[in-house]
Amino acid sequence: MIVVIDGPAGSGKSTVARALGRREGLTYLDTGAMYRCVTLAALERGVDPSDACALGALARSVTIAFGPAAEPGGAPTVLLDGRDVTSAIRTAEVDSNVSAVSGVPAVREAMVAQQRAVGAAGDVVAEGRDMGTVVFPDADVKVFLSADAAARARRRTMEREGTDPRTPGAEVRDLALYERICRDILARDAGDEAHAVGALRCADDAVRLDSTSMTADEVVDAVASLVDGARERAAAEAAPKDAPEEAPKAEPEPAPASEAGEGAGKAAKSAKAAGGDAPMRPFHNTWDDYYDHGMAEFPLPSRMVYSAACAVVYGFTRLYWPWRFEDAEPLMEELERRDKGTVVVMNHVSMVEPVICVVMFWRHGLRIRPVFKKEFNRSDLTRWVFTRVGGIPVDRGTADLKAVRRAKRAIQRGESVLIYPEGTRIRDDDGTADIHGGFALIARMAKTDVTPMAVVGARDVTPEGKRLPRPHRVFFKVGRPLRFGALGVKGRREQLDAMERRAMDRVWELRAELRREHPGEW
Ligand SMILES: Nc1ncnc2c1ncn2[C@@H]1O[C@H](COP(=O)(O)OP(=O)(O)OP(=O)(O)O)[C@@H](O)[C@H]1O
Ligand SMILES: Nc1ccn([C@H]2C[C@H](O)[C@@H](COP(=O)(O)O)O2)c(=O)n1
Repeated sequence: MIVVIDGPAGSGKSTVARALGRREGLTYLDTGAMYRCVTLAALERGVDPSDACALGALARSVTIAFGPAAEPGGAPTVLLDGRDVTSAIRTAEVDSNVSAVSGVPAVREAMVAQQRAVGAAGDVVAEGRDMGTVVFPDADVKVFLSADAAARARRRTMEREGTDPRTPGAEVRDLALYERICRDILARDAGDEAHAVGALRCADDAVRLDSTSMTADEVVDAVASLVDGARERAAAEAAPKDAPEEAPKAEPEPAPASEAGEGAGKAAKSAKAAGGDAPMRPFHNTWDDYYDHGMAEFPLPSRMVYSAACAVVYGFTRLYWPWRFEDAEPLMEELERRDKGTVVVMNHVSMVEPVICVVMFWRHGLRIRPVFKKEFNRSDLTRWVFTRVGGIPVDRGTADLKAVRRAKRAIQRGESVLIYPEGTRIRDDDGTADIHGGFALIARMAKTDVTPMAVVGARDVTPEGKRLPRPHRVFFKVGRPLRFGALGVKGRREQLDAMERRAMDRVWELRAELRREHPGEW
């Protein structure tokens, strides 16, 4: 696996590449440090920066190596001819000469050869300017990371001042330093873009990420999802073409529940025989057909009803239960980009929040399928509604493998699933609910992540003893998706347990944050 991250100075390449390397077990290659080493050697040995021939010879003669970081999570130690130059290559003097030195074609030729030698060993995350365009044009994942110059200068200034840019209200103290860094960054961008070879440029097939208003963790998460996607594509290509998706398991099959007589029963059997692949008919489908097919494959009349209903419900709920999702945009953007859905888990306080979740996803052109207890299917009316909104019934209290597999396939088609691990609506905080951990199994089987979400404000919409819901403000908060790879646990069972705990802890933390932000809302 070769992952490359290119981008201008200070956009966060090293920070993200280092964290990704740790998380995904990839060797981190800082190619900027290599050009800095050649620049330092030239300055120390008095080589004329305009003498391309001498610089080329110098680049071929030096030995550059990387050692372990001095502190956990820090930058690797950089060795120039065996000497530790980790700090010496980061001085202002090196900063102002490195762009010119790295523009010399003979210097680049020598460095590119060494970089490809590192890549040949595989499993590398390399960052620089020309990783995706020149050094590793066939990389599995290519990212072009940018941020506006003011944000980059602000981050670099705070780094020099020892301020954590994540601290609320943190600002640069030394404006003169900020302005100098800003000028240097802009000059370096211009120099790097003007190189005759290996210029700073976004590869045509790279994914562009603008980190101006993203935290470093969010960028790492976004790149990690691209890595997940690349791994899955590689696994799919390596698998024999006609291998079954998974070994068939003995599973008692209930008689097909027909909603339209015998014709529908036949359709159900044909769809089942093809593992849900046989197309749905415009009418006369079975309930199972809806559970087994992607929502995009639902018959046109159903899709039209769905869209019309979502539009009406959207308008109504915005007025009656003015709702707001906090921090939802990064998730929506990520889901719009990737081809796999996520497992959303949240606390359950009323029937209002699943409805709002469905319409919020719909507004983003996405689909989320609520997993609901099969007791709702006792009424044909609710059953009809639940099938049309993509609901997946689950037999609680049993290991309902059929529901797990349906949810897994939905996620693999790009739909998300909405699960309430508390199983039932929780009307007060005193009663402790048993957590149904099936969500972690679904996420693991679908090789996806779990997104924690919390809601407050909806608990009181239908007070105990009242039939009609009353208006109320409703607030949602969306957490970052949690990945199995980041749990730091090995072993299937251990991973499932850790994911259940981590996801639910996060749901409750998000709920506590919402309650703090909106006092009095439950
Ligand atoms: N998304 C982010 N939000 C806030 N600060 C960030 C973000 N990404 C990186 N930083 C901070 O910005 C500074 C510059 O990041 P980093 O050194 O990773 O950039 P770079 O692209 O590798 O720069 P260069 O090309 O100059 O080596 C660091 O202090 C880092 O902690
Ligand atoms: N692949 C690369 C990496 C770096 N450079 C140049 C451009 C920069 O000005 C300089 C230092 O890089 P940084 O440490 O800031 O990432 O090296 C390049 O031309 N090609």
